[in-house]
Amino acid sequence: MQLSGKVALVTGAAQGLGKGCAEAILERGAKVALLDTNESAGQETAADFALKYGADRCTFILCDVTAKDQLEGAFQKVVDHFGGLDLVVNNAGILNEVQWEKCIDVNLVSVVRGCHLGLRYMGKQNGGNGGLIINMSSVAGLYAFPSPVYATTKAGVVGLTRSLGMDYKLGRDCVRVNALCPSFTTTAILADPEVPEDQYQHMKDMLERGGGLMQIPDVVKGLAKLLDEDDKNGAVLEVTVQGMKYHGDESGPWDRESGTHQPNLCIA
Ligand SMILES: NC(=O)C1=CN([C@@H]2O[C@H](COP(=O)(O)OP(=O)(O)OC[C@H]3O[C@@H](n4cnc5c(N)ncnc54)[C@H](O)[C@@H]3O)[C@@H](O)[C@H]2O)C=CC1
Ligand SMILES: CC/C=C\CC(=O)/C=C/C=C\C=C\C=C\[C@@H](O)[C@@H](O)C/C=C\CCC(=O)O
Repeated sequence: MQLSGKVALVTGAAQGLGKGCAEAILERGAKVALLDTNESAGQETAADFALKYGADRCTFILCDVTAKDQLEGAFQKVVDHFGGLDLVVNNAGILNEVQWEKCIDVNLVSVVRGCHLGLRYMGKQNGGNGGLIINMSSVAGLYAFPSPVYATTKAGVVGLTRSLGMDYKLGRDCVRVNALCPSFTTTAILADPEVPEDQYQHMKDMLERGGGLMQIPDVVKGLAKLLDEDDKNGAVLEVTVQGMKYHGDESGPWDRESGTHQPNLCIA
């Protein structure tokens, strides 16, 4: 996707992977709205980006993605502020097995809502210009992971992405939907997962056996791949210390020849 002059919205963009994705999108020439509940970090990030990329190319919007009205309001603000919308990165996420309903709300319900809003504002059937949605899942959505609710939310994001990417509307919306599934990456989420002790110990073991930590730029390379590959729709990109690969292109029982992914019928 050519991003020069385009408009992006990134949730959970005050820090971590969301911030890294937002900066990569700015580097490619787009304008970016950073949504987050962390107002001080969000404002600081927006101020840094404004210095580097221009004050007219970045804005911070205080938004709790689990609050339906706030998320809807934020999408409207982005369109009002920048005059359109071309790219949505549904990135905000937490790991909290204790407040597990909140984990589902942040990691899955809000991503469903973010996809619906992306289709509402970018879908050609609704007067938009088409676009791209990238959902932040995790390797935990592909393989067993010792925090079951977190893993469920991330597997849900994979299913949502694949199914929206089937393009069952036959390309009329011209909005592609893809997912990124990183492994353990050094961000604040690692420092403070709210999980029982046995889950934490198991995670440490997995981290060691999986080859250790990635850094934010490693995951941003995955985002760049999804931005570059305009033929991908419903694709799920696994990003680990071992490298990147598309995951699970098997077709299922209904169409063993061609796979479930539809060709991208309409490149925005
Ligand atoms: N760091 C890792 O090892 C991995 C992270 N992920 C996923 O990447 C995404 C980003 O996480 P990280 O950057 O690692 O963590 P992080 O904790 O550094 O960043 C998460 C951001 O989301 C924001 N946020 C949390 N709840 C929110 C809400 N209700 N509304 C708006 N913003 C909210 C936080 O304020 C924070 O700025 C998450 O979806 C996470 O599950 C996926 C795989 C691996
Ligand atoms: C296979 C699962 C892939 C990704 C995991 C994921 O999506 C989210 C994980 C969130 C929290 C994990 C916490 C794990 C903590 C322990 O393993 C610690 O040993 C972490 C170690 C170092 C962190 C220090 C740092 O931030 O540099």
